[in-house]
Amino acid sequence: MSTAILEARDLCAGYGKKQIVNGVSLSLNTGEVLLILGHNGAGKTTFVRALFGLMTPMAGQVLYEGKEITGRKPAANVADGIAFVPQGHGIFRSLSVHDNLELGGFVEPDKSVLPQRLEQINGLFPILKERASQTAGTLSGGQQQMLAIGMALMHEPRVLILDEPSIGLAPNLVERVMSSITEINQRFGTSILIIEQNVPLSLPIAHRAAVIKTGEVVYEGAPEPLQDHVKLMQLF
Ligand SMILES: Nc1ncnc2c1ncn2[C@@H]1O[C@H](COP(=O)(O)OP(=O)(O)OP(=O)(O)O)[C@@H](O)[C@H]1O
Repeated sequence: MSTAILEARDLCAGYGKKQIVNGVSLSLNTGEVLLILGHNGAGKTTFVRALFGLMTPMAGQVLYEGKEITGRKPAANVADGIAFVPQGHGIFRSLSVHDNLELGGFVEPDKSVLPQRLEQINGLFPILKERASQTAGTLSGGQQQMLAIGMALMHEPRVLILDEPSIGLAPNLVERVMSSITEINQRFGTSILIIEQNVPLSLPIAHRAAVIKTGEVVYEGAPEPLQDHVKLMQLF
Protein backbone atom coordinates (compact mmCIF):
# COMPACT_ATOMS: atom_id res chain seq x y z
CA MET A 1 0.00 0.00 0.00
CA SER A 2 1.25 3.50 -0.82
CA THR A 3 1.88 5.88 2.07
CA ALA A 4 1.57 9.64 1.93
CA ILE A 5 4.79 11.55 2.56
CA LEU A 6 3.13 14.96 2.12
CA GLU A 7 -0.56 15.47 2.48
CA ALA A 8 -3.02 18.35 2.25
CA ARG A 9 -6.34 17.91 4.04
CA ASP A 10 -9.12 20.30 3.09
CA LEU A 11 -6.57 23.03 2.56
CA CYS A 12 -7.88 26.56 2.01
CA ALA A 13 -5.67 29.51 1.14
CA GLY A 14 -5.87 32.92 -0.47
CA TYR A 15 -4.86 36.55 -0.38
CA GLY A 16 -6.45 38.99 2.05
CA LYS A 17 -10.08 37.93 2.31
CA LYS A 18 -10.07 36.34 -1.14
CA GLN A 19 -10.01 32.55 -0.93
CA ILE A 20 -8.30 30.93 -3.93
CA VAL A 21 -7.75 27.34 -2.78
CA ASN A 22 -11.05 25.86 -1.67
CA GLY A 23 -10.57 22.73 0.41
CA VAL A 24 -7.93 20.79 -1.51
CA SER A 25 -7.17 17.28 -0.26
CA LEU A 26 -4.24 15.67 -2.07
CA SER A 27 -1.48 13.27 -1.10
CA LEU A 28 2.00 12.88 -2.50
CA ASN A 29 2.90 9.26 -1.93
CA THR A 30 6.39 8.13 -0.98
CA GLY A 31 8.53 7.62 -4.06
CA GLU A 32 6.04 8.91 -6.62
CA VAL A 33 5.89 11.74 -9.14
CA LEU A 34 2.55 13.53 -8.71
CA LEU A 35 1.61 15.96 -11.45
CA ILE A 36 -0.78 18.85 -10.81
CA LEU A 37 -2.35 20.34 -13.91
CA GLY A 38 -4.74 23.25 -14.28
CA HIS A 39 -5.46 26.43 -16.13
CA ASN A 40 -3.68 29.75 -15.55
CA GLY A 41 -5.02 31.18 -12.31
CA ALA A 42 -6.58 27.89 -11.15
CA GLY A 43 -4.79 28.19 -7.82
CA LYS A 44 -1.96 25.67 -8.27
CA THR A 45 0.81 28.00 -7.12
CA THR A 46 -1.26 29.25 -4.20
CA PHE A 47 -1.82 25.62 -3.19
CA VAL A 48 1.88 24.72 -3.15
CA ARG A 49 2.79 28.00 -1.44
CA ALA A 50 0.39 27.10 1.37
CA LEU A 51 1.75 23.55 1.44
CA PHE A 52 5.36 24.76 1.77
CA GLY A 53 4.63 27.45 4.37
CA LEU A 54 5.13 30.48 2.11
CA MET A 55 1.65 31.54 3.18
CA THR A 56 -0.46 30.56 6.15
CA PRO A 57 -3.45 28.43 5.19
CA MET A 58 -6.90 29.85 5.98
CA ALA A 59 -8.10 26.37 6.98
CA GLY A 60 -7.15 22.72 6.68
CA GLN A 61 -4.02 20.80 7.47
CA VAL A 62 -0.65 19.89 6.00
CA LEU A 63 0.99 16.65 7.10
CA TYR A 64 4.55 15.54 6.41
CA GLU A 65 5.51 11.97 7.18
CA GLY A 66 2.28 11.74 9.16
CA LYS A 67 3.07 14.74 11.38
CA GLU A 68 1.12 17.99 11.19
CA ILE A 69 3.21 20.89 9.86
CA THR A 70 0.43 23.35 8.89
CA GLY A 71 1.83 26.88 8.55
CA ARG A 72 5.40 25.79 9.43
CA LYS A 73 7.98 28.21 8.03
CA PRO A 74 9.82 27.31 4.81
CA ALA A 75 13.24 27.25 6.53
CA ALA A 76 12.03 24.55 8.91
CA ASN A 77 10.49 22.63 6.01
CA VAL A 78 13.74 22.78 4.03
CA ALA A 79 15.74 21.61 7.06
CA ASP A 80 13.29 18.72 7.45
CA GLY A 81 13.68 17.51 3.85
CA ILE A 82 11.13 19.43 1.76
CA ALA A 83 12.46 21.50 -1.14
CA PHE A 84 10.57 24.00 -3.28
CA VAL A 85 11.70 25.35 -6.64
CA PRO A 86 9.51 28.35 -7.44
CA GLN A 87 8.40 29.52 -10.86
CA GLY A 88 11.17 31.67 -12.32
CA HIS A 89 13.87 29.50 -10.77
CA GLY A 90 14.93 31.29 -7.52
CA ILE A 91 18.64 31.31 -8.32
CA PHE A 92 21.20 34.01 -7.42
CA ARG A 93 21.83 35.48 -10.86
CA SER A 94 24.96 37.44 -9.99
CA LEU A 95 26.73 34.50 -8.35
CA SER A 96 28.57 31.71 -10.14
CA VAL A 97 26.93 28.35 -10.81
CA HIS A 98 29.25 26.75 -8.26
CA ASP A 99 28.43 29.33 -5.58
CA ASN A 100 24.71 28.84 -6.18
CA LEU A 101 25.09 25.11 -5.64
CA GLU A 102 27.15 25.71 -2.50
CA LEU A 103 24.39 27.97 -1.18
CA GLY A 104 21.91 25.19 -1.90
CA GLY A 105 23.82 23.10 0.65
CA PHE A 106 23.75 25.87 3.24
CA VAL A 107 21.17 24.18 5.47
CA GLU A 108 23.04 20.86 5.54
CA PRO A 109 24.52 20.53 9.03
CA ASP A 110 27.12 17.96 7.93
CA LYS A 111 29.18 19.87 5.35
CA SER A 112 31.42 16.86 4.72
CA VAL A 113 28.69 15.27 2.57
CA LEU A 114 28.45 18.25 0.19
CA PRO A 115 31.32 17.44 -2.22
CA GLN A 116 29.76 14.04 -2.97
CA ARG A 117 26.33 15.63 -3.54
CA LEU A 118 27.90 18.17 -5.84
CA GLU A 119 29.38 15.29 -7.83
CA GLN A 120 25.95 13.60 -8.04
CA ILE A 121 24.33 16.81 -9.26
CA ASN A 122 27.09 17.38 -11.79
CA GLY A 123 26.48 13.83 -12.98
CA LEU A 124 22.81 14.61 -13.41
CA PHE A 125 23.40 17.96 -15.11
CA PRO A 126 26.91 17.87 -16.67
CA ILE A 127 26.37 21.36 -18.09
CA LEU A 128 26.49 22.74 -14.53
CA LYS A 129 30.00 21.34 -14.13
CA GLU A 130 31.07 22.79 -17.48
CA ARG A 131 29.67 26.19 -16.49
CA ALA A 132 30.72 26.07 -12.81
CA SER A 133 32.53 29.41 -12.84
CA GLN A 134 30.00 31.19 -15.08
CA THR A 135 27.61 33.77 -13.63
CA ALA A 136 24.22 32.09 -13.17
CA GLY A 137 22.33 34.98 -14.80
CA THR A 138 24.14 34.32 -18.09
CA LEU A 139 22.91 30.70 -18.33
CA SER A 140 20.09 29.83 -20.73
CA GLY A 141 16.59 29.41 -19.29
CA GLY A 142 16.90 25.62 -19.33
CA GLN A 143 20.28 25.71 -17.64
CA GLN A 144 18.94 28.08 -14.97
CA GLN A 145 16.12 25.63 -14.32
CA MET A 146 18.64 22.79 -13.97
CA LEU A 147 20.65 24.94 -11.55
CA ALA A 148 17.56 25.71 -9.46
CA ILE A 149 16.76 22.00 -9.24
CA GLY A 150 20.43 21.24 -8.49
CA MET A 151 20.40 23.75 -5.62
CA ALA A 152 17.32 22.10 -4.16
CA LEU A 153 19.01 18.69 -4.39
CA MET A 154 22.09 19.84 -2.48
CA HIS A 155 20.37 19.15 0.81
CA GLU A 156 19.05 15.78 -0.39
CA PRO A 157 15.34 16.47 0.07
CA ARG A 158 12.87 13.64 0.50
CA VAL A 159 10.20 15.79 -1.16
CA LEU A 160 10.80 18.08 -4.13
CA ILE A 161 8.09 20.55 -5.16
CA LEU A 162 8.53 22.08 -8.62
CA ASP A 163 6.33 24.95 -9.80
CA GLU A 164 6.15 24.92 -13.61
CA PRO A 165 9.76 24.02 -14.38
CA SER A 166 9.01 24.10 -18.12
CA ILE A 167 7.84 27.70 -18.22
CA GLY A 168 9.53 29.71 -20.94
CA LEU A 169 11.65 26.80 -22.17
CA ALA A 170 12.02 25.55 -25.73
CA PRO A 171 10.41 22.10 -26.27
CA ASN A 172 13.73 20.22 -26.43
CA LEU A 173 14.75 21.75 -23.09
CA VAL A 174 11.38 20.90 -21.57
CA GLU A 175 12.00 17.27 -22.53
CA ARG A 176 15.46 17.43 -20.95
CA VAL A 177 14.09 18.89 -17.70
CA MET A 178 11.27 16.29 -17.60
CA SER A 179 13.69 13.40 -18.10
CA SER A 180 15.90 14.77 -15.34
CA ILE A 181 12.86 14.71 -13.03
CA THR A 182 12.38 11.01 -13.76
CA GLU A 183 16.10 10.46 -13.16
CA ILE A 184 16.00 12.26 -9.78
CA ASN A 185 12.96 10.21 -8.76
CA GLN A 186 14.56 6.92 -9.77
CA ARG A 187 18.15 7.59 -8.73
CA PHE A 188 17.55 9.29 -5.39
CA GLY A 189 14.05 8.01 -4.56
CA THR A 190 12.85 11.61 -4.15
CA SER A 191 9.07 12.05 -4.00
CA ILE A 192 8.20 14.80 -6.48
CA LEU A 193 5.20 17.09 -6.75
CA ILE A 194 5.25 18.97 -10.02
CA ILE A 195 2.94 21.69 -11.29
CA GLU A 196 2.80 21.95 -15.05
CA GLN A 197 0.86 23.38 -17.93
CA ASN A 198 2.80 21.47 -20.56
CA VAL A 199 0.44 18.49 -20.59
CA PRO A 200 1.96 16.36 -23.38
CA LEU A 201 5.49 16.50 -21.98
CA SER A 202 4.65 16.21 -18.30
CA LEU A 203 1.99 13.45 -18.36
CA PRO A 204 4.43 10.69 -19.38
CA ILE A 205 6.68 11.27 -16.36
CA ALA A 206 3.85 11.19 -13.78
CA HIS A 207 2.80 8.20 -11.69
CA ARG A 208 -0.42 10.01 -10.73
CA ALA A 209 -2.05 13.24 -11.76
CA ALA A 210 -4.50 15.75 -10.38
CA VAL A 211 -6.34 18.64 -12.02
CA ILE A 212 -7.17 21.78 -10.04
CA LYS A 213 -9.93 24.06 -11.30
CA THR A 214 -10.98 27.25 -9.49
CA GLY A 215 -9.19 26.07 -6.38
CA GLU A 216 -10.72 22.58 -6.25
CA VAL A 217 -9.49 19.15 -7.22
CA VAL A 218 -11.63 18.01 -10.16
CA TYR A 219 -9.57 14.94 -11.08
CA GLU A 220 -7.18 12.70 -9.19
CA GLY A 221 -5.91 9.41 -10.49
CA ALA A 222 -3.98 7.78 -13.30
CA PRO A 223 -2.34 10.15 -15.79
CA GLU A 224 -3.34 8.12 -18.86
CA PRO A 225 -7.01 9.24 -19.10
CA LEU A 226 -5.79 12.83 -19.32
CA GLN A 227 -4.11 12.06 -22.61
CA ASP A 228 -7.63 12.24 -24.04
CA HIS A 229 -7.74 15.87 -25.14
CA VAL A 230 -11.53 16.12 -24.96
CA LYS A 231 -11.63 14.81 -21.38
CA LEU A 232 -8.81 17.11 -20.39
CA MET A 233 -10.52 20.17 -21.86
CA GLN A 234 -13.71 19.28 -19.96
CA LEU A 235 -11.70 19.23 -16.74
CA PHE A 236 -9.85 22.46 -17.50
N1 LIG B 1 -0.04 37.85 -4.34
C1 LIG B 1 -1.30 37.78 -4.78
N2 LIG B 1 -2.24 38.63 -4.35
C2 LIG B 1 -3.52 38.56 -4.77
N3 LIG B 1 -3.99 37.64 -5.64
C3 LIG B 1 -3.09 36.76 -6.12
C4 LIG B 1 -1.72 36.77 -5.72
N4 LIG B 1 -1.08 35.75 -6.35
C5 LIG B 1 -2.01 35.14 -7.11
N5 LIG B 1 -3.21 35.74 -6.97
C6 LIG B 1 -4.46 35.34 -7.63
O1 LIG B 1 -4.77 34.02 -7.24
C7 LIG B 1 -5.35 33.31 -8.33
C8 LIG B 1 -4.64 31.99 -8.48
O2 LIG B 1 -3.26 32.25 -8.81
P1 LIG B 1 -2.18 31.07 -8.82
O3 LIG B 1 -0.86 31.70 -9.15
O4 LIG B 1 -2.28 30.28 -7.59
O5 LIG B 1 -2.70 30.20 -10.03
P2 LIG B 1 -1.95 29.12 -10.90
O6 LIG B 1 -2.92 28.02 -11.11
O7 LIG B 1 -0.65 28.78 -10.28
O8 LIG B 1 -1.74 29.89 -12.24
P3 LIG B 1 -0.40 30.15 -13.08
O9 LIG B 1 -0.19 28.93 -13.83
O10 LIG B 1 -0.78 31.31 -13.94
O11 LIG B 1 0.69 30.48 -12.09
C9 LIG B 1 -5.25 34.22 -9.54
O12 LIG B 1 -6.51 34.81 -9.76
C10 LIG B 1 -4.25 35.27 -9.13
O13 LIG B 1 -4.53 36.50 -9.75
